[in-house]
Amino acid sequence: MGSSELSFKLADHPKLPKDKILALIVLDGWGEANPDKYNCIHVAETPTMDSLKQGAPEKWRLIRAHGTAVGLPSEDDMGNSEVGHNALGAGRIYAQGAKLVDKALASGKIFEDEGFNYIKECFQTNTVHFIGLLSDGGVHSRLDQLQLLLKGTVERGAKRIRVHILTDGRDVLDGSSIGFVETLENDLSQLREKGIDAQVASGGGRMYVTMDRYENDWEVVKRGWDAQVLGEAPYKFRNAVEAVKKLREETKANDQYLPPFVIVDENGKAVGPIVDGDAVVTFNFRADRMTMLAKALEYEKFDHFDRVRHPKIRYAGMLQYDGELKLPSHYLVSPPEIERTSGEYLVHNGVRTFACSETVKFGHVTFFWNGNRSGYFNSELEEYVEIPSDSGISFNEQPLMKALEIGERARDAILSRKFHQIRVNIPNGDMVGHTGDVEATVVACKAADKAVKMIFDAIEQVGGIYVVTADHGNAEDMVKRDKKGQPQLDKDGKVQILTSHTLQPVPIAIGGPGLAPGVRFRNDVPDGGLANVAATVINLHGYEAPSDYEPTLIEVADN
Ligand SMILES: O=C(O)[C@H](O)COP(=O)(O)O
Ligand SMILES: [Mn+2]
Ligand SMILES: [Mn+2]
Repeated sequence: MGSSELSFKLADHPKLPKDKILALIVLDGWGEANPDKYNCIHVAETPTMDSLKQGAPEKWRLIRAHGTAVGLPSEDDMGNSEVGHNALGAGRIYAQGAKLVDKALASGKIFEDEGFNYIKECFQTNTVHFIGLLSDGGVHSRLDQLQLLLKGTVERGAKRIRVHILTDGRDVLDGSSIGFVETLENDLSQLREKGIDAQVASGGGRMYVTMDRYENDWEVVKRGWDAQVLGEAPYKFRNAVEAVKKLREETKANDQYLPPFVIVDENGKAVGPIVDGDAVVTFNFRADRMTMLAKALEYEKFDHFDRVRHPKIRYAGMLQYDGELKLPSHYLVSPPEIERTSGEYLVHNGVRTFACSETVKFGHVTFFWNGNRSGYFNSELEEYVEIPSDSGISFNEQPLMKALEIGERARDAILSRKFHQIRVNIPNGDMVGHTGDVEATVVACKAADKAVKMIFDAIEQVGGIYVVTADHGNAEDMVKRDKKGQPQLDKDGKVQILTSHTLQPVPIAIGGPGLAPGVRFRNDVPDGGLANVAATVINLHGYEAPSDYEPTLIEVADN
């Protein structure tokens, strides 16, 4: 046995057997909330998930999935897939991107490190471009961080600044983009008063422009590239507030799907294409939806679309988005160093794993799960299956998504008896929840429940175990609420639909014929969160969890 096997060797669990087949199901965006008509999980027919509640408190309970429980700056931060799957897979709570950037900005260290010094070289002679999601959602980026970054950049000599905005409406209310753009425009005009040539240069809605993920649809990135780099877009405006207002009115698109636009000068010329010698910062801290653009900006060899021009720039990410690919090679803040994840322990102990989701969530159960690491730990013991997602649609048009296909692949993997752990992410509650379409989200929840049933049936056949949980809330509450919990109305008296995640806890349930007698949830981990799941699962595979993992949620009662 090599030294790495030795250090990863887990002690046998004193009471739980090995070699059981365990299905680990993550329902994306499936929180627990009061039943009412905006709780799509409650409204939907979800007999399988409903029946699990009867097992409370020994086989069903709630766990925390937001704020400090997943390494975010405050309890006002809703959970998200990145931090949720990181915590689920790593079994410990790491300070996440949002928090690391806050710290680096507060101490000023961000301006002293390698990444900033690298881009600073261009400040005297060239333009500094900032590209990213403009909102205070705190999932991919935060406006206040951009503001501090702009301030620090100007203080350190930048003369010409261009901001390429991506409007949100997904982690924040739809329609809120106008306010964020106004704030930014105001900041930029103050810079102009100080003699800095600072302007918004281009924009577009995040889901239609730039922020695709896991290579689902390169057209999305191309639309952004054309506007940001080439200065070409179907819509041209003199300022960004007007752009967002007019495009919302005229095209009826919501903030998430605004078409690409460029800002032009009095001669109709784009004010901020990216050219040789410029600096570029992508100010999102979260990786999944920046990686594709990072590749387009950084890679010499690139064939996903015709870039027309590949400018020689100094490019830095807010964080390094992929540690394996070292992408991008320059970055302003070091990402969390998540190591010794449960997946890595399990392969070193011979546990065979099958992981599956559809494209839009595939990286969640693999890359995020494994601590933002691409690829296999051990390709002989692991198999990862990606089911292609539909592209070019908003998922309220296809609320079933690939739930049943994921269920089928998981079922087949279970029945093959080739794997000990079958891990899936079922995306419907989250992806359809983000569209704000309540009816479609109800259909989505029903489909997710069916997929769970399909997996349970297979577990039943092989005498296995299941663990069902979620990464954060979304579909269980589709309306913005006032402090009393009542739906909030907009100025026209309409309820304000919530497209974002929530602050709600998520359920976790254990069961199946293979669950050893006496296994039940402990009652001495009342604040348990997503990070407690890894130790729980390791126990159910028949091992003691590493001692620095968050405590297991289960105990084995003597019968
Ligand atoms: O990227 C997204 O789709 C949303 O901002 C967050 O959703 P996720 O955290 O569930 O991916
Ligand atoms: Mn999620
Ligand atoms: Mn989501």
